[in-house]
Amino acid sequence: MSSNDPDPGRGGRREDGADGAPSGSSVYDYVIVGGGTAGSVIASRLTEDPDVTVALIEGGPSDVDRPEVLTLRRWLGLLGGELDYDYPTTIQPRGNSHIRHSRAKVLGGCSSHNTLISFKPLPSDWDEWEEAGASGWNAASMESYFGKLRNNIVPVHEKDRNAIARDWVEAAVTATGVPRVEGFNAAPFHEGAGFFDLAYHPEDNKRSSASVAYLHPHLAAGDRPGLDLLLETWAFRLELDGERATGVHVRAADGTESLLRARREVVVCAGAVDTPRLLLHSGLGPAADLAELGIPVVRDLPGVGENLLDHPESVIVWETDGPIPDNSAMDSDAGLFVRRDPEAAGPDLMFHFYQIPFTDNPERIGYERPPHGVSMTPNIPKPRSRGRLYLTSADPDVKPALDFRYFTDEDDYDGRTLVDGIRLAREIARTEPFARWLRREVCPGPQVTSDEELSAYARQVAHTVYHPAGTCRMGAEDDALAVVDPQLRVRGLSGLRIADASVFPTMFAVNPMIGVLMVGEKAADLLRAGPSGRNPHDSHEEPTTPGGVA
Ligand SMILES: Cc1cc2nc3c(=O)[nH]c(=O)nc-3n(C[C@H](O)[C@H](O)[C@H](O)COP(=O)(O)OP(=O)(O)OC[C@H]3O[C@@H](n4cnc5c(N)ncnc54)[C@H](O)[C@@H]3O)c2cc1C
Repeated sequence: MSSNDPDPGRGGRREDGADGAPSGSSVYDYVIVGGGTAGSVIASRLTEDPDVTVALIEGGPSDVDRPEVLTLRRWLGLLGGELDYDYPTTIQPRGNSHIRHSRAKVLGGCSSHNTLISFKPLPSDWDEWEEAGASGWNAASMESYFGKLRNNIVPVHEKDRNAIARDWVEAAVTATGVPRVEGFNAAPFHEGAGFFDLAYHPEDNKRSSASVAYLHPHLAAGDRPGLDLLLETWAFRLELDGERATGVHVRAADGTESLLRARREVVVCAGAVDTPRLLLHSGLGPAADLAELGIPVVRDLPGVGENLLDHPESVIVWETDGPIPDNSAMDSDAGLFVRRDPEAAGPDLMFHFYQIPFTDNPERIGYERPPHGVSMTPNIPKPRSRGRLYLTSADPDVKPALDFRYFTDEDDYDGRTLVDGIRLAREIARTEPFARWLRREVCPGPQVTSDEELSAYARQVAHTVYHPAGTCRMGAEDDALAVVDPQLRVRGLSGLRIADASVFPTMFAVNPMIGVLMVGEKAADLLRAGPSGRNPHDSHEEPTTPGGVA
C-alpha cells in the first residue's frame, strides 16, 4: 500500500498511451472516490485479493499519528476547523438557518471526527429499505454484515461512566418506564435507556474509525501492494465514455490535474453531500437544472440531490449545582429511546444526554452559557420532512446548496416530536437521582410552557445530529427518483456505483454510521461479484495480469 504514489514503476499501473489511455493517466481495476467511512471498508476488502488494484482518492490528509483526530474525546475541537468541509444550509423558514453541517476532510471521513456511537440498524429499518425497493437489503440479508465489521465496538467502559450520566439513566428509566438497556446491539429494541456502544479503544480513548480499523493495519504492515492511497487529492469530475464510467479527474494538492482510469468500475463514496455534487458536475442529474447552469447533460437522473434526509434535534440545558466529575468517553455517553406510538415499527423519539451545556444555538437568541451544566437533545428518529441538495454554479469549487426543509412536513409531525421531547426531558429532570444535580433550567427556561412557545423555541435552536443521507437513493426500476439499483449501480450507466450514506432510501431510527459501514461491506461483495453478478477474478471474463497491467 502506498500513499500518493500512482507509481508507474511499481506494478506498472501507468499506461501512457496504452489501451487508448491518455498519456499520463494511471489505470486501476477500481477507482474509489472518498477514503471515508464506506470507502475505507471497500478499498480494504477489494485489495484482500493481491491481484486487484485500487486507487483510493481522499480529499483530506492522513489521520495516522494525529492525536487530535484519533482521540475520540477531542471530536468537538475538530468541528469547523481545517479538517471540516463545513457546509452551510439554505434559509430554513421553519427551522434554524445557522446550522453548519460538519463533514470530515480526513482519511476515515466522518468516522474520524464523529462520536462513534454504534447502533446496528434495527430490523425494521432494513425491512423498510426492502419495502422501498432496495431488494436484498432486508434485515435477514444484512445480518451477516454486522458480524464482519472490523471496528472495536464495545459498551462505554465502566471507568468512562460519569456519575451524573449514571443517575440520568436511572431517572430516565423511572420517569419514562422504558427498560434499562445494557448493550443496545445485543437485541432489537423499541425503547430503552442506557450507555451507548462505541467504536473505540477504552484503554487510550483511541477511535476505532473506518480508517483505524480497515486501513491502518495495512499501512503499518505494507501488505496491500494493490492499494494506492491518493491523499489531499480532489475528484472534480467523472470521466464518462458514452454511458460507461471509465475514470475520475482529480486535482492534487499542488494543483496538478490527472485522470485515473478504472478498468472495472468507479465507486463513489464521497458521502451524502459530495457524492451528488460530483455526479451533478459530471452531467448526471436533473436535466433541466444542469442545463440551466450550462453543465452538459450526460444522463437525466432526476433523483440526484433529492430525498435529503437528516436527524434534526433540539436542546434543553440545565445549570448543575457545581462542577460535575470529568470522566467520560466523549461527553455524550448515554441515551434514551421512546416509542410514543405503540403502532410505530421502532422508536419515535430519541435523546442524547450531554455532560456539557450545549448552548451554541441558544446563545444566538440571547441565552447564556452556565458555568457548569448538562443538556438533553431530543431528536426525531423517523423525520418526515424531506430536503434537497442542488448546485448554484457550474464551478465545481462552489459548495452545493443544502435545503433540508426542516419542520415542513404536512402534519408538523417533526415539530411536535421535539415539543414532546422537551416535555419528557423536564419529567426526567424532576426525577431522582438526577434531579439533585440540577440548579435550574437555563433554556428554554421554566417560563416557556405552551406547545406554541415550546415549538418555536425547539425549532429556532434546532441543530443536526449530523446524519445527512439519501441524496442518491437506492430503489426499484419503477422508482423515478431512484439513482442506484439494489446492486448500487447508477441507473442507465455501466461501470459506476455509489456506496455511502447517499444511497439510503429512508433514514434509520438509530445513528447511521454502522449502517454505512455495513453498506461498505455489502458493496465490496457486490463489486467482487462483478457487473454480471459473477466474480471476475474467479471467471474467464476480463482477465487482468498481476500488478494491474492490462
Ligand atoms: C460531528 C458528527 C458526529 C456524528 N456522530 C455519529 C455517531 O456518533 N454515530 C453514528 O452512527 N453516526 C454519526 N455521525 C454520522 C456518520 O459519521 C456518517 O453518517 C457517516 O460517517 C457517513 O459516511 P460516508 O461514507 O457516507 O461519508 P464520509 O465518512 O463523510 O466519507 C466521505 C469521504 O469522501 C471524501 N471526499 C468527499 N468528496 C471528495 C472528492 N470530491 N474527492 C476526494 N475525496 C472526497 C471526504 O474527505 C471523506 O473522507 C456523525 C457525523 C458527524 C459529522
